[in-house]
Amino acid sequence: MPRSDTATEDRRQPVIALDAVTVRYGTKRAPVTAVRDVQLTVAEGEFVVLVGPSGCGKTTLLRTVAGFERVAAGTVDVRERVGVVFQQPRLFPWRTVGGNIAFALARRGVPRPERAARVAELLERVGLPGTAGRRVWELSGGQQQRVAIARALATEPRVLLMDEPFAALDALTRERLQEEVRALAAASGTTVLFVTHSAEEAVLLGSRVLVMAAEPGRIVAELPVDLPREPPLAGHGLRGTPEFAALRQRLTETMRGVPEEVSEGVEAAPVP
Ligand SMILES: Nc1ncnc2c1ncn2[C@@H]1O[C@H](COP(=O)(O)OP(=O)(O)OP(=O)(O)O)[C@@H](O)[C@H]1O
Repeated sequence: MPRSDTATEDRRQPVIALDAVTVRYGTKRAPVTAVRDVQLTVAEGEFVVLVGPSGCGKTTLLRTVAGFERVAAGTVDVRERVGVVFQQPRLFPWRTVGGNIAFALARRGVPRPERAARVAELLERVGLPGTAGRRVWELSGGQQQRVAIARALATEPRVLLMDEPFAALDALTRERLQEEVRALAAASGTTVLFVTHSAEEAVLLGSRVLVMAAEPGRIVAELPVDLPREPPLAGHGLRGTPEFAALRQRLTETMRGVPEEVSEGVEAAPVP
């Protein structure tokens, strides 16, 4: 019987299924086991957040789901089209904002005459209307990251993989983009796998948080996040609630490796 990484049974169709996945870097003589024997299933429409200390294999797991890494053992089953957003926007500096997004549309096979309208619509969705003709280097870091998100959305992914996408941004821009991404995902039903170092960001965004540990990289605990998200408790409002504070605290303690202090209320379930 396959093992499960979830404490609660989720009957929705899994769109990501990693079974006993091990990824190694380095050479045969000096291998580095980045992640070992990882089980991960993500159901359609879930917003799953990976947290853990530096070097525990979060990026490696994300890259494995994206198909960028070859696994040394185990199987990777990703059923839907994937879009990726990295910590840095990684835009083409020689193209305009619209050109960057149109490039993704072209790769997706969108006919040229349709691209300008799609670019405008995508820029609208990420809060950058009318910027298609701007040069990438004229934009702020936060604006560039929005373009990167628009570019990822251009491929109409059903799964969005985000690797610390807001880490390099100022606090205000980060908060805005967190809310936008959460709202975009909720509205479109997109499945999201999101990497962060921040317990606050994890609880704010995730419907489920998976805690990883290093050496070797593995998932050691999971925390379901069941918070009211309807307005006025969406976004900033949610941060002010005692439930939010309690969950953030529990996650922080779990991340510090003190699971025995997480015994009241919502428990961080250890992963078998
Ligand atoms: N290209 C590579 N070659 C060799 N070792 C690598 C490579 N990429 C990652 N590693 C190693 O694999 C392990 C996991 O790295 P990974 O970047 O996945 O961790 P992470 O949790 O994302 O870290 P951070 O939070 O610092 O970004 C680390 O020990 C790292 O040094």
